[in-house]
Amino acid sequence: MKVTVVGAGAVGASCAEYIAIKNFASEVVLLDIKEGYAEGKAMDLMQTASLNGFDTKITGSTNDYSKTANSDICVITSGIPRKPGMTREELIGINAGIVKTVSSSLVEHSPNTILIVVSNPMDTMTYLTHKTTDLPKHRIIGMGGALDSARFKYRLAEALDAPISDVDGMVIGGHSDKGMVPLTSHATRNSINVSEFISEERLNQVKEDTKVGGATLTKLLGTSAWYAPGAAVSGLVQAIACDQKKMFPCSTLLDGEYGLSDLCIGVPVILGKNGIEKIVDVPLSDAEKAHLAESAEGVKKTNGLLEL
Ligand SMILES: NC(=O)C1=CN([C@@H]2O[C@H](COP(=O)(O)OP(=O)(O)OC[C@H]3O[C@@H](n4cnc5c(N)ncnc54)[C@H](O)[C@@H]3O)[C@@H](O)[C@H]2O)C=CC1
Ligand SMILES: O=C([O-])CC(=O)C(=O)O
Repeated sequence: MKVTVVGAGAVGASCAEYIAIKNFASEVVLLDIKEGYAEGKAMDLMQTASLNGFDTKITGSTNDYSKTANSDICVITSGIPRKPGMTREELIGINAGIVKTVSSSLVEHSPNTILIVVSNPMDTMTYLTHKTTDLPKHRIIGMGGALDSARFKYRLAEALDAPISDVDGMVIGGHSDKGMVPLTSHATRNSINVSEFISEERLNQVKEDTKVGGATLTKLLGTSAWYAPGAAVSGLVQAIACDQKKMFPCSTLLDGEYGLSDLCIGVPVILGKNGIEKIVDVPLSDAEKAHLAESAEGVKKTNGLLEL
């Protein structure tokens, strides 16, 4: 199993580290445009192998895509992150050009690959990847919902004063400050709906804190987060590499599902060796349906800024 991660910055390196530590891939190639950067990160990570007990071989490359040839899975994290006060959508001007070049170079060298798009604004970059490459829709996956759901669970556990392993929940919709739709109607503690344990007001606070999860960290860190994003990507990569048939909310091209078409947005999917093997239709409350429709409007507006 060969995995390429483009962008050896904060998210790319974290993602490579988690993939290696989980020890299911034979090879991870890190590629970056900055001279020597990916090679340096790869060497540093390889020097953790004996300490962390993994055998995955990590190599680095400065923009040489021949090193990525025949990758089973490629992850795109290249691009600029936001600074405090910015929205993800403001990154489109620079990141669209980067994602376009990177996705075509990857597919040129790995025509059978599955692409995971991380660069922001992620839903629009996932849509752009469809427009740029000829890959079938089950082989292009946007990562956002897996991270947003992890943050939702963190906030739920905090509000319930419960261990995180007791709670479950999922966030669908656009990966943006306003577009995320935390599915409170389905959130549980040990199979009991969380509304049995906390007030509607507290649950609304959880929802709002989840939606601005990325912005909150960006304000604290001065740049956006990387540990949870890297871990979330590694979860998707593992589900595909190990054919786990796990369910994650991922950004995928919709064609009528959830009443939406011609956009990529987060919905629950089953991930296995073929990439997105199924889009799962879950019942939503009226408020969640309305929120998802509004979120889709926002994503389409951002897609409209693309020069296609
Ligand atoms: N979808 C999600 O849930 C998340 C998305 N992100 C996004 O991921 C992206 C990366 O974030 P960070 O790693 O924090 O940024 P970073 O600045 O630490 O790393 C980005 C790397 O991309 C490289 N790069 C730029 N252009 C390139 C090109 N044409 N080819 C190869 N490499 C290139 C840079 O040299 C840099 O090393 C940002 O757009 C950020 O908004 C970050 C966290 C979560
Ligand atoms: O907040 C950002 O800009 C990066 C990101 O997508 C996240 O951490 O959710």
